[in-house]
Amino acid sequence: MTRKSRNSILKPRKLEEMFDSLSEDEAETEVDVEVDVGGKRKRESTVPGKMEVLLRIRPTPQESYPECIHATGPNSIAISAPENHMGTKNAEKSRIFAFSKVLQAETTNRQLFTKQFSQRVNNTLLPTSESLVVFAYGITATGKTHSMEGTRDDPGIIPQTIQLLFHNKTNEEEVSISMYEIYNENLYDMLNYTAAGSAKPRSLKLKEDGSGQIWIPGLSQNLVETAEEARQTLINGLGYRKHAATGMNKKSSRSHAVVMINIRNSVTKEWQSSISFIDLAGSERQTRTGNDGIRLKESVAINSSLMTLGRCLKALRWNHDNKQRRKKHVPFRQAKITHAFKNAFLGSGSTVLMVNVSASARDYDETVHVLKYASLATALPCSSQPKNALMNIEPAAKRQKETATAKTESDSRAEPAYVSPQQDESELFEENEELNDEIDRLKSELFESERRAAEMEARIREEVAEEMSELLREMEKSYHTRLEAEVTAARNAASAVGNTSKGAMAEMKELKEELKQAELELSSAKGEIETIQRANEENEHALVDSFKSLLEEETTQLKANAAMEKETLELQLDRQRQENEELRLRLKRMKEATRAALRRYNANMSPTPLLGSPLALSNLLVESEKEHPSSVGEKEASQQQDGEYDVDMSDFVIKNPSASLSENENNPAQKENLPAAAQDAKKGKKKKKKRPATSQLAHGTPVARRTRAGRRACAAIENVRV
Ligand SMILES: Nc1ncnc2c1ncn2[C@@H]1O[C@H](COP(=O)(O)OP(=O)(O)OP(=O)(O)O)[C@@H](O)[C@H]1O
Repeated sequence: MTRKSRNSILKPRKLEEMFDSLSEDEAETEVDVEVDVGGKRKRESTVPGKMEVLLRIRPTPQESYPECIHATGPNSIAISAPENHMGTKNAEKSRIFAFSKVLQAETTNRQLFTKQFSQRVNNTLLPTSESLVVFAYGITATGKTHSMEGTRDDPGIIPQTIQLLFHNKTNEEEVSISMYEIYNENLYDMLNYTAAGSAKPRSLKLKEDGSGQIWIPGLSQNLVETAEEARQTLINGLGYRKHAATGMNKKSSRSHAVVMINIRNSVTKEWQSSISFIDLAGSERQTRTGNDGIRLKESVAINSSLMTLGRCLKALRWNHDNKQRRKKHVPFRQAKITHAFKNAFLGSGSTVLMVNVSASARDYDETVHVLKYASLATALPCSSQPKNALMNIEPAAKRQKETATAKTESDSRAEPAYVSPQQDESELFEENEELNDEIDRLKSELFESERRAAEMEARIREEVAEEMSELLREMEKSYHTRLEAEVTAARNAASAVGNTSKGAMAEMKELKEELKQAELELSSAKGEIETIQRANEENEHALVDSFKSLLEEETTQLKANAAMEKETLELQLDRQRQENEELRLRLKRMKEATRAALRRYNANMSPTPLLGSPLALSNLLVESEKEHPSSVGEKEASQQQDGEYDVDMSDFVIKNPSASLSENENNPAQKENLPAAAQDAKKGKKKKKKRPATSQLAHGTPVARRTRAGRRACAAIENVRV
């Protein structure tokens, strides 16, 4: 064993790598036929030999993975690497493999049996009596057991074989059944599982003699007379087979199961043929099955025995392809299953290798390896080995020979026996074979001890991991305990605080409620205010607008009015001015007339003093009026407005007033009759423009009032006053 492979066995995880490296070696040994690979011609192994290689594709379960296998003909398939597949050379992206027959996923067990096995089963009976070996080989969960055993509705190859055998066999033939499983490289009799009086399973050994005969001493053989009896025996035996659920198969076989149906002459009791069904355990990758512990140990045993099968096929193929060269040793003895069926691989009888595959791209890597192995087997030839060399049962002849050898040994103690050259050669061959066996046994032991070391390592790892997780669990537990204590303390403290502040909390709750309510109200009030504000703003705008327009209207109106009024007033003013002017002129004329009258008077020296006589004055006024007719009232009012009416009464005083006064003063009568106005005028010298004098004038003296003219004068004066 190479250093590389030893290391691989020591570390179970490396098994996948071993598997891979082996497959890469196989890729170099492809021969014989050119097939089309991705548009290029490439040599592929498709040579049909005695060994029939059937490819059965199982139906793809409902899953998201696409299919990577499709049939390219009745005898060939193409397998394509999934997109972005790592580690696939471009040339290998799509490969074609040829087989004796490709069975599509729709093929039932009945169709499989009828087309591929019924004739071969019949051939085991008289007169052909050719032994048959059927292997079911493939990765886990691809339908090996389904093909072999089947279901009630679709029985597998084994039950159908029994049915057919019992239907076709002659009375000269009788049938027996043997069953065993190879579990973790130990052989167990499935028809007699435990040793007598013990609960422990009984392990059996394989034996091989110089003639190439291989048998299992002590393996049970149950004679069955009917098909039903055979079926029942089968069911009982298979009940012992080890199964377990893995990440890839709910009921995965953990051992290689062998069912042998042996046919012998009912009279001579000589074995004539046998049919062996070998349901191999499926190869599996630990990364996908998730196996550990016992399952991992089983995986190691399954995979290493399947690797041995691969090596055997490889060596056989090399020997077949290199006939002129020294033959390579085929390591049949390195696994119980290859050793037990060594003769089947060497071409004795009829051998069928049924390769079960899944078309799912998920299984691409494993499927490619399986196809490479299977393609090696397609070219394996048949040989002229004895037909009955496959029965793993102790042959009667061998038993006789052993008895004879024991007798010879006891005789040899008496006298030395003659040894013929042929006998010598035969003994040498047997010795040689025994040595070879010993070498193989030692190799197996080495392999076994390496496997145990690997297991031990795995166990130690497991134990360390378990210890570590125990430690972690304890740490976690103590942490939890501390945490819980702290949480409890915190809770207690919180509840103490909570009790005291319960009232406050309730109050706070109420307040919060109130606050919430107030907030709600506030928000609704805000809303209302906003609505009102908006309405107000709108109203204000409308009011302002209407007020503006009103104002503008009124302003315009007022302006117009003012302008009109101004105009009117200006007109009035003008008229007034005119009138004033006229009055002034009239007054002037009156003054002048008065002066003239006074002058005339003075000049005439009239004995009746004019001054102070209202009658005289009014006469003068009437005269003046007659001369210059006008509306006196209005003009007087206008004069009063203009302040022009304030006539200086001194104008009406005589030129020499002192003289006049003194005259009057000197004349008491006259003095007595002196009108008040004159007296006031006298006083007026002192107090000019004194109203009472004018007023008195206006009211007139009782004398003045007695005449019409006087009254008119008084009224005129009154009007002027007003
Ligand atoms: N051709 C088929 N038709 C219907 N169901 C199938 C077919 N092949 C396989 N199956 C189903 O697939 C599942 C796995 O099949 P099976 O146990 O026979 O695989 P296996 O190759 O023997 O697996 P392992 O190597 O793990 O023992 C089973 O439930 C089986 O019924």
